[in-house]
Parts: sequence; structure tokens; C-alpha cells
Amino acid sequence: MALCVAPPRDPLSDEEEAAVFESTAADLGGVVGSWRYGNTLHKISHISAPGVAQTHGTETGQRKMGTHERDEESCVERVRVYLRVRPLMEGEKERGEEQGCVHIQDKETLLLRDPRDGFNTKTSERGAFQSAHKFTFTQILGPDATQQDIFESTMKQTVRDVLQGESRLLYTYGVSNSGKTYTVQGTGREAGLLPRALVSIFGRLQGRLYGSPDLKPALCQEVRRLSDAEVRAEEARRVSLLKEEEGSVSQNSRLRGGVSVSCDSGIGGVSSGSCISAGLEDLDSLCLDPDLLSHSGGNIPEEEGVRFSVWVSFFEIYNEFLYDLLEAPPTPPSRKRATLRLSDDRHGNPYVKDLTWVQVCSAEEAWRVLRIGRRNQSFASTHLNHASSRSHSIFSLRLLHIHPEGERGHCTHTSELTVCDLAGSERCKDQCSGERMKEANNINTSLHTLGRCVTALRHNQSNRSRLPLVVPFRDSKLTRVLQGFFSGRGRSCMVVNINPCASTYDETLQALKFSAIATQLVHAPSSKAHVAFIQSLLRSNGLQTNPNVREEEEEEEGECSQEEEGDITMFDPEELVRAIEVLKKEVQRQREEREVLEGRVREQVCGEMMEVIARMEDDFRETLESERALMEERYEDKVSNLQKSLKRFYSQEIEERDEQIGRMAADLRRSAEGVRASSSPSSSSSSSSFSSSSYFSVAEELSRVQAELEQCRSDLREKTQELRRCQGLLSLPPPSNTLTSAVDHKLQEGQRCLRQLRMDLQGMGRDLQAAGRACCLLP
Ligand SMILES: Nc1ncnc2c1ncn2[C@@H]1O[C@H](COP(=O)(O)OP(=O)(O)OP(=O)(O)O)[C@@H](O)[C@H]1O
Repeated sequence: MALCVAPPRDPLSDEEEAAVFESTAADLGGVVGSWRYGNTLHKISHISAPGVAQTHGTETGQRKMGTHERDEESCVERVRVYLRVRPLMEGEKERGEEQGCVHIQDKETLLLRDPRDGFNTKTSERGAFQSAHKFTFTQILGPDATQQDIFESTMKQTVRDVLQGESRLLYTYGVSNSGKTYTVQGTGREAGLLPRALVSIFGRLQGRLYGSPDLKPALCQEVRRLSDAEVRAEEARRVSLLKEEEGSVSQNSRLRGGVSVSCDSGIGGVSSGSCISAGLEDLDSLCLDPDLLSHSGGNIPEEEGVRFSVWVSFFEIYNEFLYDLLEAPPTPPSRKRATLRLSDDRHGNPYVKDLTWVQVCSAEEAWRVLRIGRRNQSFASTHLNHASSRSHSIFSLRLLHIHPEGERGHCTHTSELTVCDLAGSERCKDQCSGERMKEANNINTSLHTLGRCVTALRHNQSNRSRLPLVVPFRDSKLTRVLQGFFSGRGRSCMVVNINPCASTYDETLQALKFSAIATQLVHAPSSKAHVAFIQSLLRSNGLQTNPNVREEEEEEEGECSQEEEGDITMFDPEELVRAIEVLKKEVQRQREEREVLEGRVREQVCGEMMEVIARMEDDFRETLESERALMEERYEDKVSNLQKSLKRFYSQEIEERDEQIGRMAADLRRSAEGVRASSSPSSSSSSSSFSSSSYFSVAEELSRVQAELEQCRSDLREKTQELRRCQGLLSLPPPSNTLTSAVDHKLQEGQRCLRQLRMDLQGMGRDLQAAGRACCLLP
């Protein structure tokens, strides 16, 4: 059955849903698809739900685990996330806020579609697409759901767990003006979760209350025994606090005649006007009639004689400062309120130092204490909400489980119910005043840090094999205060509030996206798992002596370890000391085991490295050999080429010289014939004497040139022989380096000889030319 917040437009038929395809993962692990309806193209993203695998998509592919999800195989429970959709107010309808943005498909699935007209101008998914986002929750409570319905779904189990000795956190999350405070506190006869829880708890504890305030909560989860004087002071403080509350209620009733009440809205006591008084009046007149609040909490443990002492505290985180709401406001109101500090106990658990804890003996008393705090809380009128909470308020109820021990009791352990009403997220730019802007900034920053913590937790839970992310609990006061509930000291449950107004579509979408991550969280293993571990440790070492513990343990056998009762205080100190000794030995044994393992790993690594090095050596040797062969080949080629070119050069030279000599010899012959002819009687005697002398000088020159030529030839022969020797050297190669340097040396020598030869030949050429010229001069 589909519950509609507003008249549905384009309701999605089953066929249309089937058109959702699972191609692209949307942010936060969602799936995006699209479909066409009429003329509009719709885009849909599916944000994953509790118990739905990451690769989910259509409804049929989802594995829904119901209101109390439990993964049977891994024995882990998912965080419960509820959605409450508040009805539209008349004024909002008149302003045109009703645009069918919120459509509840079934009790676990919600469809959020962007508004028809331009309300959300900053939506990035505009354009041709009309975007829609599908979210699934543990349970969705629509606008028709009553406060009792909400209590039954969300708080009943939580109250039961607290009475059973567990610690629980319930927090509301959502945009400003979405109904968070209404859900937690309620108005008039519509009591919210907290008053109902108080009635339920005290209803169950009837006749089992421990009235004396001599045992008081301290630090994170410890208990301190008060001295008689301290007990008296404690009682006096309680009486005066309740009296003060009575006084202010009657004053309020008088003021309801028309005069407005102003109240502190944080540092400096900023007054926020008459509109807020209306909200507080609602709270004052809130009906706490147990019959009306039909409660059906859990059974309390039936342990013999156990009594319960109930203490409450109430503080707020305003602009990243902690304020005790049960502390009287400063006088004059213009003075700054005292801030509280966050400290860590010796186990590293954060707690609010010097926080006021008040013992209460009935639901009504607890409610009155809450009302005092509420009066001190920071409210202001914003554009979204005329009585907007400007701070995160945290109300805690601590239950001390007390065993009678002589005249005084002995606290065995404590459990806690914390209800956190988070301030609403909102757009900073919408704030017209500087103070509101600063508040909105701080609210958004701390909510963002909460989102980062949840995202980191989800990442660590879903990527166990990878290095875990640091969860930034320390980045804001809010996350530090709530840290324990996310890391095993208790469990958390979230109520997401949304309003169906079109103007806050973007903020609502962001809030829903955050809650989608939270739905994927599983609870951290309870600290009770440590108890189970210690028990098994003692048992396996035959060291357990406490019979009670053994009996309990046997009863619990077969259950998941997280379900075991009791905490660390159930052990005898000697047993714990023995457990520590066993653990120390175990640590030592594991250390030694690791050292041996490390030695083995090192040896193995060394062996493998040596193999690699040997393989590398072989490779290098092979490369060197092939390089050497290549070099030798190259040099052989070079030498033979050089030899060939030298041979060619010298043979050409010799040929040329031979031709020259031939020509010169012919010239000489012709000259000799000329000389013979001239020596005949017809020649003159003077010229004959000159010609014969010239002839002899030329002949001399010629014989000299011939001798030089002969010398040249012998040089050439020598060089050729030398080259052959070089070749011989190459055929018997020495190590590559020596060979190449010898060849280089020989080559240089050959070149030198060649140069010398060339010079000699040039000299010879010159001589021949001179001889030629001399021959020409002959008659
Ligand atoms: N389910 C509901 N039924 C009727 N009225 C509701 C419901 N939820 C909220 N309202 C009304 O809506 C108005 C805003 O609610 P409320 O103050 O609880 O919002 P809020 O989320 O706490 O806002 P803020 O974060 O600004 O403090 C109140 O007038 C409240 O009475």
C-alpha cells in the first residue's frame, strides 16, 4: 500500500519501475537509471538500503531484512534507520510547497522527486531530466503516523535493551523544521519519544528503584560512592532544581495570559521572543499520563534483589561549545555561560567533565529536569522554523544496576539511554543575521563531520582487507561525544525527519543521502565480546574459578558472543590478573612465532635474490660476448675496406707514375736523338757544349726520380706487408679491448704512412715537373 504525502503526480507503475536500469552507480553507491513518462524524461537513482547488497538495483533484487536487521551468517546487526515524514502545514500548502516531492512507495521505500517549478534553483540535476531518488529504510513512518506508532517502532526495543543493561543512542537527523524536536519531545498531548521512554522505563522499574543518591555516575561509565556530606548536598541540589522548575511553570502559566516570555538562546543570552514561548508552553503542558502513553517496555533482569538508580543529565553543543543545561543561567543574563570540557577516561573513552547528573525517582521528575534544560537551551526564530533548535541537545539517562551489599548497595554495571536531538541542517545563505549564520555554519560543520565519521566507518566495515581509514571523531564535539555508540560501547539508532516542502528539496536530498550511508553500517562488536573472549581464554587455560560466571556462560552457549550478559566487572580481580598473564604469554608466544616466521621469510627472500643475481650475471656475460663478436666483425670489415682502398689508391698512383715515367723516358729518348742530331758537324760548337751539360743534368735528375720511385715502391710493399700483419693479428683476436686498440694503432700508423707516401709522391711529382721543364729547355 502506498502512502502519499501529497496528491501523487506521475505515480510510478510497476512497469515504469522495471525501466530503472542499473548502469551507472550514483553517489553513495546508488544506481542511476531513467524512464519516460508522458513528455517528461525522468532520471532515477537508487540509494542502497539496509541489507541491500552493493550491486542491487530493482526491488526484486533487494534483500530486505525487516525492522530488526540481522545478518545471520556473520552474527552482526545493521544499524536501524527510520524515516519520519511530517505532514504539510496549512501555511505551507498555501505557499505552494505541496509538489509531490515525497512519495512513500511502501513501508520501506521512499521516492524523492525534484519539484515541478523553480523552487530548488541550485539542483544540479535539472535540464531535460526530472530526477528522482529512491531510498530504502528500516521503516518509513508517514505523515499519518502517531507518536505512539513512532515509539513502538523505534524506542520500544531501545528501552528494552537499556533495561537489559545495554547502552543505546537514538538520534534524530534532518533539515531544520522537519519535526525532529516534535519527534523527540512532542507537544501537548502528543508526547514524543523521550517522555514515552521515561514513562516506559519507570513503569518497568516500579518497586525496584534505589532511592539513595550515594552511588553517582562518574566519568564515562563508572560509578562513584558519595560521602554522607556529598549525599546531603546532592539531595539539596535536586530539591532546589525541581522547586525552581515548579516556580517557572507557574510563572509561565501566569504569563500565558498574553505576555511573552524571553529565553536564552546561547552565549550572551540572546532573546528569541514570544514565538518561542508558545513552543515551551506546549512542552509544559505535555501530558505524561502513563495510561495515555500506553507503554510496553521490556522486562528488567530478574536478578535477586537488584535495584536501579536512575540519573539524568542534559547538555547542548552550541557553536562547538558544551553547555550544561541543568546549570542555572548566569546572572545577569548578559554574562557568558560556563562551558564544559570534554575529557577522556583512563580507557580513552570521552566524557563530559563536571556535567550535572541528577537522580530522579519518577518519569515526571525526569521530565521536569528535561524541561529545566529545555528552558536553558538555545532556540531562535529562523526563516524555516519559528522555534528552531540552534544546538544539538543531548539528554542522557543512566541506569545503575545495584546489588544490595549490607546497608549500602554495590553497583555491578551501568547502562545508558542517550537521546540526541540534532540541530537541523540548513542553507547558511538563507540566514539574515550574523549570529544565525554562525550557528548554521557550526551546525552544518558538525553534521558534516558526523557524515564523514559514518562514511569512514562504512568504508572500514566494507573494506576489511584494506588499510582502515581514521574515523574523524575528534573533528567535532558532537562526534566525540557520540563516539562510544559507534565503536562498541553501545549501539545507535537513527530517526531521519523530513518535511515534504518543495523549497527544501535540496537539503532533504542531502539528509537522505547521509542516512543512506548510515543504513549500510553494522554495529561495532560490543565490548561484551571482550567478556566472552576473556571467558574463553580462562576456560581454555583451565583458570576459571568463578562458578557464577561459568553457569551464565553455559546458559549462553550457542548464542552469538555479542549477546552474552554482563561486563568485565563480573570477573574476580584474580581471574583478570590470570587472564592478563595468559595474554602476556600469548603475546610473547606470538612474537616469537613471528620472529621465526620473519627469519624464514628473510631466508627465502635472500635465496630468491641470489638466484635473480646469478641469472642477471649470466645474461650480462652473454650480452658481452655477443657485443664483442659484433665489434670484431665490424673492425675486420673496416680493416679489409681500408686495405682494399689503400691497394686501389697505390696501384692507381703506381700506374700514373709508370705512365709519367714512360712519357718522360720517351721524352728523354727524343731528347737524346735531338742531341745526337745536334752533335753533327752542322751544329755550332757553343750550343753543343751547353746542350750536353744540360743533358747530363736532366739524366741525373731522372735517375734520382727513378731511385725515389723505387723507394716509393719498396715503401708501398712494406706498408702492404704491414697491413697483412695487421690482418693476421685480427684473425687471432686478443681480448676485445686489446684487439681494437691494436687495430686502431695500426690504422693510425697506416694513415701516417699514407700521408708520408702522399707527400713523397707530391715531391716526386714536383721533381718530375722540374725534370720535364728541364727537358723542354733542351735544344
Ligand atoms: N508529525 C508531525 N505532526 C504535526 N506537526 C508536526 C509534526 N512534525 C513536526 N511538526 C510541527 O512542525 C514544526 C517544526 O517541528 P520541529 O520544531 O520539531 O522541527 P525541527 O526539525 O526540530 O526544527 P529545528 O531543527 O529548526 O529545530 C513544529 O511546529 C511542529 O509542531
